[in-house]
Amino acid sequence: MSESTGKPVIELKDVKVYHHARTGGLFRPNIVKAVDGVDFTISRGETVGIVGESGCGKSTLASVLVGLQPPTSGQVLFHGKPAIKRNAAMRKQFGRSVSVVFQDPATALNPRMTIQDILTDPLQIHGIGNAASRAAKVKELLALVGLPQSAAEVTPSQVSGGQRQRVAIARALALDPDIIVADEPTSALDVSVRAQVLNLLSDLKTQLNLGMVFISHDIQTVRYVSDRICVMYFGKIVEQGTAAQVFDNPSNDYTKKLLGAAPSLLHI
Ligand SMILES: Nc1ncnc2c1ncn2[C@@H]1O[C@H](COP(=O)(O)OP(=O)(O)OP(=O)(O)O)[C@@H](O)[C@H]1O
Repeated sequence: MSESTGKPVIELKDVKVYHHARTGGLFRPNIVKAVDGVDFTISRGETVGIVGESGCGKSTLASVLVGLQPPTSGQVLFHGKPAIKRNAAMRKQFGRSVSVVFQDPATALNPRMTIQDILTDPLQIHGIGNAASRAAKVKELLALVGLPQSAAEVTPSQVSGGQRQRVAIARALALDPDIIVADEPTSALDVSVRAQVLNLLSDLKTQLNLGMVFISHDIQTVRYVSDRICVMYFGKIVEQGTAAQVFDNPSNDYTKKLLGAAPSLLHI
């Protein structure tokens, strides 16, 4: 797998996201430390896997990375500059540079829009190109994710689950981002197509020199795609290193437990 290239696109420094607990009480904390002092970087050309059990803070961390969730404290740097109080121009640049692929394409894609319109939408929102260049971009995106050109004419419900996730990936690529944050991108898919979608993400990362943050509860899936792995536990990154380091020589007890409990690739 390729090495990281250049400086971080996004850098988190001691980021904390605390919520008021939905159900506090005498023996339950009133504050949920969803993310609790995380340092993290992502650069173009690298895939960083984030793994941990349900509730450890992975999705909250993803929300911070894509700018949807402001941290309670800590710094989010975008190309080395604070991204929290960013102005409209920076917000736009951030929106183009960092995109997201969610777990379930059935809910992430508008069921009433054609795939052509879904892929044109981000270009229109950002005022990119004209009708002809947008149409050409849609063709290019469909080819990039291995969908037939005829897919443009139909709605998401008229293609398979795996194809829907390809549409979501194409949409995430529409603005030529630097970074894609993929939050459990294969968990909602049929087991038979998970490997294809993982391979597609891996190939795209190499072909386009993307930075990819790959989030999953499944350590074997994370290993399959990641150059570097961060293990999360109760809001903290308790271990990080290359896939080989984390798998062959885990130093943290929780990582050892995760590895011990990991049955088989792509089948969870
Ligand atoms: N808005 C909120 N209000 C209160 N608690 C929240 C809120 N959002 C998340 N949490 C809590 O923060 C913790 C981390 O949640 P998060 O969804 O980030 O974990 P996760 O690792 O992505 O889990 P999953 O894989 O189940 O989605 C959980 O205990 C969750 O209940």
